[in-house]
Amino acid sequence: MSFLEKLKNQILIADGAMGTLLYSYGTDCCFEELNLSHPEQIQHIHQAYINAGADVIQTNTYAANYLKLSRYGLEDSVKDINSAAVHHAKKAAKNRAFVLGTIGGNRGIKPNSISLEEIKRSFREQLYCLLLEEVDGLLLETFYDLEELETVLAIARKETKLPIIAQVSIQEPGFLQDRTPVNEALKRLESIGADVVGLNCRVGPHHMLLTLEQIELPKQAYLSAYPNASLPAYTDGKFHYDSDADYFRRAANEFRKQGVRLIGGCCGTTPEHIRMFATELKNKTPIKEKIVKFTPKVTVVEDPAIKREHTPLQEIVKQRPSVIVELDPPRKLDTRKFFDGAKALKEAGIDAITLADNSLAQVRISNESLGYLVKQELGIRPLIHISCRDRNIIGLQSHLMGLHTLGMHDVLAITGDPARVGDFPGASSVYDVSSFELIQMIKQLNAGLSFSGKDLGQKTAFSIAGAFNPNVRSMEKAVKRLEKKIDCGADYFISQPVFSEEKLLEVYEHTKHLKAPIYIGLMPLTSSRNAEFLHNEVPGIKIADSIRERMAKLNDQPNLAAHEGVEITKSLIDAALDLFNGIYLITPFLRYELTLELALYARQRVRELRGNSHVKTTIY
Ligand SMILES: Cc1cc2nc3c(=O)[nH]c(=O)nc-3n(C[C@H](O)[C@H](O)[C@H](O)COP(=O)(O)OP(=O)(O)OC[C@H]3O[C@@H](n4cnc5c(N)ncnc54)[C@H](O)[C@@H]3O)c2cc1C
Ligand code: MET
Ligand SMILES: [Zn+2]
Repeated sequence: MSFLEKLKNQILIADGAMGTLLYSYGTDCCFEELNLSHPEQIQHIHQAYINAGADVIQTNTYAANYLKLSRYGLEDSVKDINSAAVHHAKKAAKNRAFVLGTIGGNRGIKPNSISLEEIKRSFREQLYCLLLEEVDGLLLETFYDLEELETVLAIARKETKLPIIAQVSIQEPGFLQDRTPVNEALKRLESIGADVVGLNCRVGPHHMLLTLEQIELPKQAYLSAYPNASLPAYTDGKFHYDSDADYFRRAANEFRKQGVRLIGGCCGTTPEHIRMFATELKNKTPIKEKIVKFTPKVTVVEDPAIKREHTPLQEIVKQRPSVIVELDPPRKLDTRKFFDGAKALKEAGIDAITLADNSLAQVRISNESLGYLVKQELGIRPLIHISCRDRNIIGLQSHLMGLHTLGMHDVLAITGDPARVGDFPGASSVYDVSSFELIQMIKQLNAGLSFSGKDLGQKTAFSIAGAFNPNVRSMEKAVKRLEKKIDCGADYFISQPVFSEEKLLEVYEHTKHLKAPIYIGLMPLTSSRNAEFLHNEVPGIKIADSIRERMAKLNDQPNLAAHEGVEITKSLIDAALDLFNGIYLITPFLRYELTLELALYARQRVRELRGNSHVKTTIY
């Protein structure tokens, strides 16, 4: 009888994990390569699952595509590895078990991390290898991304009449990470032609059953479930699963009640777990009817208590001139000068103070703490820079949720200067994500969803700035990055300082088509040495020769040099206000008296220009 004929009237037992079992034996390399170098070990595992009662086993080919094998330099071995894997599974099965050719998903939590074109190429190659070896069916498993699974399933369905099992993985009971209800996802997979649809990996029996309660019995297809043993534990530098196989025995009947007909195990499961499923369910008749729990509606609400206090900066700057000032958290613990500066700048009428996130990878007091204090104590709008360097995805999201809770809604999303440039050159730069993905993450929080698609119950209200470095060889490339940041969700941009009128004009010409406004960066130079350091040593900063010459002339007179720096910036403000509404003043070395003078100057100039009537509104 064929695999699908059997499933018509009975529950079939599938095998359990391959990867985590190999890992538990001390193997920590490319598991699929073992098909070539350690065939006896793979056959032994297949054998153990069959002895435990598995009617169906899967080839050791979960990651045997060129995208994943390339991590080990094995991208040219796709055919050899897949052929060997089918050979081992068949040898162990000896026609006592069906052999499914396994193909795993590629996309993880990051949206569109691998293009569909690349995925299709890689999938086709592996698919043909498995079909050539005459497997009994295909197991498409561990797909977090429905778009990816729908795409490869359609290809497989076109290429073969063999049974296809299509399985998604969930982050949260009931939903995929793009918030598609699992019930709907499985219906879509069935309509593309999957013979069996279901779930595997990521969660254990508890969360898988919670999800299955929301899933209707498919009309044509059958239902499958391959739960993990438990959550992994980490001890003495190794992951392991503590789950007691008897827990699976007790859970087995619950799976049957939910209509599961093909039941196996995923990460952390062993032949013992499969033996328990087999003891309880082997050859049992499947249920034919079930009552489905209603899929809960997404309950995202906007909490009226956490509404934004301010109009978003991108809206302000589209309507009128606006000045924001970077005043960085101190590098030492004395904060008096910082607060004096913040107070003075507020009185000058600026729209926000921006606080860097350990810029140049130098340690400073946390910008979140000082941002909160200036907001609470001085009534200033803080704009918090967030770099991807110091926090992983978990830390970034928790930081953002904290900012939301504290009522700080203005952020600048940056990749961040690498640790190598700063105080601790040996420190790790995390970079789980780049500024593009950070912007996407924040946008998703604004929709009430976590980065992994979990319902947050509330929407955040972040206004998202992206960084713009115009001091690069190719302005076209820099502007392409801005366009990409807009596609990711950036609302406006803040630039590195610009030090010539020509550059201001160049930036204007290259960016005037963008729908997101720009705060153009201006920074007063404090001395010739400061100018030379910035020009020659700081990434992203270039100063016109004429300006460096002006500063060089006052090399021995610090007060006059600082005054000259302010005068240069004033003339740049004049030029900038003709082209941009947004001015971003950067305070050097906490010398706020310099940016204060410039902020007051900018306000004065706006008033004069308004008198001349070509400034759009009169608020500032
Ligand atoms: C307004 C502003 C505020 C900043 N605040 C901070 C801060 O608080 N903390 C901090 O650590 N850093 C800060 N930086 C520095 C910033 O992290 C780096 O300048 C970064 O290289 C550029 O911005 P990003 O992080 O968004 O990089 P992205 O645009 O994400 O670029 C990432 C990588 O690509 C490179 N790259 C960017 N543009 C180009 C191009 N045109 N051609 C080739 N390669 C390119 C970059 O060098 C970088 O390695 C700030 C920069 C700006 C403009
Ligand atoms: N079925 C594969 C294995 O057990 C993949 C598990 S999900 C990462 O190794
Ligand atoms: Zn798994």
